[in-house]
Amino acid sequence: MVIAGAAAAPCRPRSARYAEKGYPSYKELDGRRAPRWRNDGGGRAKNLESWRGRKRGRGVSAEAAAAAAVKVEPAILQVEEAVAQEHGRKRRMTGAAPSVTAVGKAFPLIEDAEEEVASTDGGSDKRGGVGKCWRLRVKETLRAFSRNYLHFVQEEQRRAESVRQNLKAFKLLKRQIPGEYGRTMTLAMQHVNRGPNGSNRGHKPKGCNSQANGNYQEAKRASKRPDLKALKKAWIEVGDQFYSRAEMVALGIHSHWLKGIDYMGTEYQDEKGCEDFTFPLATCIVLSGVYEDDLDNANEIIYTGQGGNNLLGNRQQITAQKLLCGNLALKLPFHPDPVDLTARIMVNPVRVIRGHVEKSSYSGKVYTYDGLYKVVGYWPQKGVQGHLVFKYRLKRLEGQPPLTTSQVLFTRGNVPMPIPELPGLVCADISNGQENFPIPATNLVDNPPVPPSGFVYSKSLQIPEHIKIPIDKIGCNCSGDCSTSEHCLCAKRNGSDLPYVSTQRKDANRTGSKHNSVGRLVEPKAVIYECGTKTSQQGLKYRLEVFKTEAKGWGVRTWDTILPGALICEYTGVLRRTTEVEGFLENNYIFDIDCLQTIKGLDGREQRAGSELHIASLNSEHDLEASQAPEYCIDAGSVGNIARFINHSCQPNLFIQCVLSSHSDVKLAKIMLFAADTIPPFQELSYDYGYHLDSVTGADGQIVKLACHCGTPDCRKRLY
Ligand SMILES: C[S@@+](CC[C@H](N)C(=O)[O-])C[C@H]1O[C@@H](n2cnc3c(N)ncnc32)[C@H](O)[C@@H]1O
Repeated sequence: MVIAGAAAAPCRPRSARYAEKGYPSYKELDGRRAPRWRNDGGGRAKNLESWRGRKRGRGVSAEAAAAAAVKVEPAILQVEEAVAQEHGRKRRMTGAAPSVTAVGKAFPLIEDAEEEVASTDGGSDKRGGVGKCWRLRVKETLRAFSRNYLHFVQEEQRRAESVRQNLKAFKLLKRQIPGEYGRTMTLAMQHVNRGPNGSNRGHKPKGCNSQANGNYQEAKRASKRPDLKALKKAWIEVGDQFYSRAEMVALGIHSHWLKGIDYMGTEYQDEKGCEDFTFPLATCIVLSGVYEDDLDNANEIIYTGQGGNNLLGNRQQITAQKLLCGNLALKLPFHPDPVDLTARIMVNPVRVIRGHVEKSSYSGKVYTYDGLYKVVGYWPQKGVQGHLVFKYRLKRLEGQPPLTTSQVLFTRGNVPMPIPELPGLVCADISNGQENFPIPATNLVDNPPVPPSGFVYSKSLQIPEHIKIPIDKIGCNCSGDCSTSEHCLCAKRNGSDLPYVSTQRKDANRTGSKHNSVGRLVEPKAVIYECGTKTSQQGLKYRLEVFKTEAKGWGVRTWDTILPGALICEYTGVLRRTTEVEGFLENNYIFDIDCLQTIKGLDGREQRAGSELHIASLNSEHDLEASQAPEYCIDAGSVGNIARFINHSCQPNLFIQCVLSSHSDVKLAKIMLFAADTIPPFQELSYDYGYHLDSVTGADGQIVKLACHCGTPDCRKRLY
């Protein structure tokens, strides 16, 4: 389709693009020629190394970050201690207590929050050399969690499927061979369905119950892992969302799987920095509408203590609550120590998390952090069911950002809006019916609003006649879902990982409700093998919108919650030899296919996770020495799909993956975009373009610079 106002010819001259309102004007910055998107844009990259460096993964892997965090933790604490002393006030418990558990449990008071945020601005190195703000580390912890979580889901699905197959075979046999032999077979099948230690794995697939269990076990294990422990000092902001209790456990925001009140036990009493507090000390509560006695008036809450509730059944109160553990912890802050009335008791606020039903979340719920509340009253009373319950009145502390829970509901409740009613609609479907969903374009920035133009939408890669794609079918021969096959060739070649196999899951609590497909690839690999034509060619799985941003031109946002590991789309355009595009000075949409460099870890890039798995096999299959520089690129300047509109971010939520499908030539691999995180509705999609700073030179040989407007706390301030 040719977008209204678009020419089928190559894209508009850069000067015209930059004349658009709000577009970053390179000329305004330093008057030099604008660079091309590719590193040799607007001229050549300064050296071969940087020329190769387009779109390389620059982020540090979760493991590396975790390892770094473990190493520097004492330094982090020392720095925080010093800062606090400098400010002439008591250090908050979190940093002062050297215990990692304390780090995870406690949280900063509001005034500390400002200090923390200020110290993390721009990725400064005030964290003992980590060089990352806490929020980025929280993100990385969640990625590590997702990776493990999805492994469990996948394993459980395989196990459940094999039980299903066994049962099917057994039923068939039983029908064919009744009597004594059938009974023997029954016993044999029971054996098959038992776990290795004889535990009864059940005759019916456990489905999500087991997933939930796997999730919990993993979270429990994860929170005990030293690397995650160090990251447990999560920094959260009002409005942050989590997609399961397990995510909050992994981050140390709330360390209970089911209970509402998280608290620090009496073992913390003697820890440094804890002297002014009374233990047990409540740190966080979750409100998820489970207790019929709860009353939630946003800024004021009447919270019911924990215990005595039939949480897994009808959710009614069935016995009296006891003033122990969390209930005691929540009561203590406003009661002076009865033994030593002179003791100073610091009143500690608690974090409040509200849970809401959310179909698109893998747990069926989304949890929103609503800020700090203080317990202002406590009393025991008879609950709705006539049993003793403890009541707590909590008031939201002033001076915090406004509550977002209602906005969250609003956002989710209003997606999708009928496309014709979208504010600023300039095109109802830029794909002109090629994609599974229409992709509307909206423009609330320009006056008059203009649609994206200068390109023809193409869902698939265009291959010119002079480029021959080898056809040596390498995919698997699995019939049906590869995730259930033990012999999937693609999985074997991917180091037991299945590339973005889609599977439907059922939520145990909402019988029969189908959830979004679960992607499998949660971190980039050097290259992955696609399972036949079953995956990438299925088209878009999420509703996306192209929208005009204030400072980055067009961008892409999602209307649906996207789960980590989900395939977003392929980067399409016209396949070209890199030598062909040397003269294209006004093209921001050229993507080098640089898997070889990725595999070999050149340019000082991190070697992508899993690379070592492939190098051996790829060395034998491909002549890695044959080419150092990318030989081919994808030019989406005049022809392309939704991927051409996805902007760069220094803290992206997508990653790039080279994929081999119908052949094994890595120089001609497909370029796919996958979700790195859970991406909530209306969040902009982004990936790291991976430019090296000062790597782009203009035609005059001068270094050209482009300001980055991604707006993330760790922004490098320049794209290149
Ligand atoms: C592949 S295009 C992305 C889509 C583009 N925004 C558009 O309007 O079509 C790449 C160009 O978008 C702009 N861009 C992408 N990310 C940016 C960022 N973080 N800051 C500033 N400009 C950005 C730059 O001009 C870059 O050369």
